[in-house]
This record gives sequence, C-alpha cells and structure tokens, in this order.
Amino acid sequence: MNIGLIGSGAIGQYLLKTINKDRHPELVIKNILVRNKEKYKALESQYDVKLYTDLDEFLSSDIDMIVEAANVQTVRAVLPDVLKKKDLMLISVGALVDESLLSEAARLTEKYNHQLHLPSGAVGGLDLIQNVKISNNLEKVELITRKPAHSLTDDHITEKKTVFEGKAADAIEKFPKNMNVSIILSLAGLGIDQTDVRLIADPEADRNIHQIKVSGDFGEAELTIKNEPLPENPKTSALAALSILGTLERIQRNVKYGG
Ligand SMILES: NC(=O)C1=CN([C@@H]2O[C@H](COP(=O)(O)OP(=O)(O)OC[C@H]3O[C@@H](n4cnc5c(N)ncnc54)[C@H](OP(=O)(O)O)[C@@H]3O)[C@@H](O)[C@H]2O)C=CC1
Ligand SMILES: O=C([O-])CC(=O)C(=O)O
Repeated sequence: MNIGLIGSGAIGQYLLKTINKDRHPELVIKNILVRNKEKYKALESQYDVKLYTDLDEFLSSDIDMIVEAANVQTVRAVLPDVLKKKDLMLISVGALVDESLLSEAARLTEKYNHQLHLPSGAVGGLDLIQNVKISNNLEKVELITRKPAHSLTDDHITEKKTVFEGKAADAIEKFPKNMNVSIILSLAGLGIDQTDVRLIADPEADRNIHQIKVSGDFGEAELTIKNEPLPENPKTSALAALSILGTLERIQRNVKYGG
C-alpha cells in the first residue's frame, strides 16, 4: 500500500521510521503534504519520500491511502477533498465533533466509494463498546484522563488539578491536542453529548493515563491504559502511532480478530 502522509511531527516521524526506514513488507510512505518544504527537506533523503505543498497535486500522486497526523484544523480543511479522491485514515478525530463534517464524511465515503478509518488512538476497548451499543445495552461511558501538568496548562501547579469536567463535545473544544480520545470513544459509544470526561493535570505524572469505565445491561467494564509518551511530543502517547500502524496492517488481512 502506497501511503500519503499529512503531518510530519511526533506521530508522522514515528511512522516514517517504522514503515520506511525499518522497511515494512506491505506498506510504504511515498509522499508527504507539508506547509513548509524547507523545514522538512531532510525527510526526502532520510526516508526516500517526496514533499508536496499543493493538496491537489498530492492527491493526484501515486498513493492509495492518506494518513493524517497533523491537527483538527487540518482535518476540517482537507477532509472533503481527500475523500473524493482517496481512502483516509484520521488520528485527529476530534475534528469529527462537528456533526456536519461527520455526516459529510459519511456521505462522501458512499458517493466516491472510499473508506474512512478512525483508529483507536491512545485508548482501547472500542470493540467492546460498539458490541454493547448495537444491542442498546450501553448506558454509560466515562473517560478519566490524567496527564503531566505541562501538557495541559502553562500554570505552575504543585498538586493534581481537574482542568475539565463535562461532556466530550466540550472537552475537545478546550483541549484539541489532548482529547481526541474522548471523541473516538463518543463515536463508538454514546455520542459527544453523553460521554463523560474528566481531565486531570498531574505534576507528578510522567505517563498519559486514560481510564475508561463502561456500564449497561451487559455488566461493567473498566480499562486503564498507562501510556508512554512519544519523546518528540509528550502530549502524544506512543500507542496513538501504533494504532495507525496496526490499523494499516489489519485492513489488508483476510483473517480478522476481535471487532
Ligand atoms: N486519536 C488519538 O488518540 C490521538 C490523537 N493525537 C493527535 O494526532 C495529531 C498529531 O500528533 P503529533 O504528531 O503529536 O503532533 P505534532 O505537533 O508533533 O506534529 C504535527 C505535524 O502536523 C503538521 N501540520 C500541521 N498543519 C498542517 C497542514 N495544514 N498541512 C500539513 N502538515 C501540517 C505540523 O507541521 P508544521 O511544522 O508545519 O507545524 C507537524 O509536522 C494531533 O492532532 C494530536 O492531537 C495525538 C495523540 C492521540
Ligand atoms: O495521546 C494521548 O494520550 C491522547 C491525546 O493526546 C489525544 O487524545 O488527543
């Protein structure tokens, strides 16, 4: 599969290294959309990729799948054009808090016969949530996230502080670089206005910890993920990059686990 990448930061460079440098047998990143070619020029020789600044030229190049690892604003700007031409994988899923963008995305996938993949990112348990939801068995989904204080606030705090408590719809608006997980949980489960979120800034934490609590007629489930951050961007958990890689691998297989 030939991949076109949007976003060359912590996740993007992890993917470049793992897929192109370590030579993945089935995947290759061919082209990258950037805002500033000079800034990312070294990637061309380092990973044997071509840089583009023009979206149309990028989309017309020899790529099968676009992988986004940029930010929610970029998703809002490019999603319709991308889905008219290619399959798309998003990690900045927070952009889909906009229900008109979400329904436009669904409409375009049907009209142009393209797929939209939304990996689980820095959390897990989405299979369970979707299975329970389908039989109207899902009553409550709650996310409690604890991150190092410097990822969430410029204030110097010395004790744990809840910096947000409310619904996922507001969590992503206030913390667009930290609360994409709340939106993928919402999309799989009860929606952006029914998914409860608490976000805690912890001066002692050195991992990104997501605790997910699910309940309904089926029973209860709890999952805690203690994520190591990516060194290039401590707000971002390594698992988010792995979830893109895992999804890229799994969509090519004929035998599927879970789901
Ligand atoms: N779903 C999930 O669970 C998770 C989602 N995320 C999200 O993943 C995304 C990427 O994270 P991360 O790699 O850590 O972010 P970084 O900040 O490290 O990198 C972002 C990259 O995107 C590039 N970029 C921004 N805007 C554009 C644009 N319009 N066109 C092309 N490139 C652009 C930046 O380039 P430039 O140098 O020009 O600014 C930079 O290279 C973020 O939105 C983050 O919030 C992260 C963790 C978990
Ligand atoms: O990487 C994480 O732990 C979560 C994150 O930043 C996000 O959901 O935006």
